[in-house]
Amino acid sequence: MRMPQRTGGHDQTGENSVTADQAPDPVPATGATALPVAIVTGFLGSGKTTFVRGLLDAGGSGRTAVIVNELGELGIDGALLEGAARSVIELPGGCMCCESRGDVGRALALLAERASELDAVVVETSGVSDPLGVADLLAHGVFPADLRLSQVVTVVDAENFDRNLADADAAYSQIVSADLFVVGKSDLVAPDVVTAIGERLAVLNPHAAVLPSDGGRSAAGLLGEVAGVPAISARRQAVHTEPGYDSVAWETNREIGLDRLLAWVEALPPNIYRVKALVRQGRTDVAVHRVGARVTVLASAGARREPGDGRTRVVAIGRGIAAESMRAELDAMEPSDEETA
Ligand SMILES: Nc1nc2c(ncn2[C@@H]2O[C@H](COP(=O)(O)OP(=O)(O)OP(=O)(O)O)[C@@H](O)[C@H]2O)c(=O)[nH]1
Repeated sequence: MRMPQRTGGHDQTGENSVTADQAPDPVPATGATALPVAIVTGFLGSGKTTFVRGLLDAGGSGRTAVIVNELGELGIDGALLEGAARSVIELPGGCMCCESRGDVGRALALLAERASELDAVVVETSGVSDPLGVADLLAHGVFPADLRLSQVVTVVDAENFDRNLADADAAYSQIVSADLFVVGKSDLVAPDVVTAIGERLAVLNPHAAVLPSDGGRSAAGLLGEVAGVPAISARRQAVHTEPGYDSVAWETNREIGLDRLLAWVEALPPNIYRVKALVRQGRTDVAVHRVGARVTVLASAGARREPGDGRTRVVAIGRGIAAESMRAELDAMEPSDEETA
């Protein structure tokens, strides 16, 4: 089945960018009753959703709501967080620091009305968002009595740290905006690489502490606390200067072969930096990820369903995507009527 391609990628007009003059004032630490909002950011595929899932599982109160923003037109991360949060609001189809900024404002307003049911809100940005855009909503007092920015947690990808910084301004913005760092995928690199990343982070943003890789336990304890030195409020510079990322979203209600999809994902050219898919296999979903050259397959934590229920969703993100041929290749994986009969 065909889905429209999301075009345009990141905002390049500068219309929504924050410049020195427009940058927010230091984030006010409003009353203790205000609902803390933590922003979790990090480049495409760095491990944000994995970290948020760990943080929710470690927090255990069931009183955290999550807003999750994805560049792709079809939401996938919400399904991966299923069951762990009090509620999950998905904002697919655009970046929350530009195209989807109004949506995140509305989602935050909705949660502010339910503040008595919640201890904290986690906002997971898309991989190419500048977290300043979201912090700006809070810092400019849109919901001053109800919500306050607590922490900006930036997940950096240990395996792709240099590549991401070299390739994308967003990766740099996310680092200099952090109050806390999590070094994701440290298990995939040598210990001296993790040490070197820590040293680079300390130079790029000396305000922020590096959290231990303990599956979100340390971060869960910090969710409600307002960062001592909000690095985000110290930053004064323009954002959105990089070329856009495009995404293609495709879905089907037919069961496609996992091996065939995996072979396709592995053969994609390097300009397709990120792929995520939820692939229906019988009564369960299998999550397929590609970040750079690495492909992983995980059983989804989502609910089991009736056979035939649920759709397979595939999102690919990159630069200069050949959308039509990509869709044709995915269409060709759908079994025919005779095969499904
Ligand atoms: N080995 C290892 N894999 C990880 C770790 N964190 C994340 N991953 C894997 O990295 C891939 C991407 O993880 P996600 O948590 O979906 O990344 P994300 O930042 O939410 O991705 P986007 O929302 O697309 O930007 C998945 O295959 C994860 O299993 C980690 O600490 N170690």
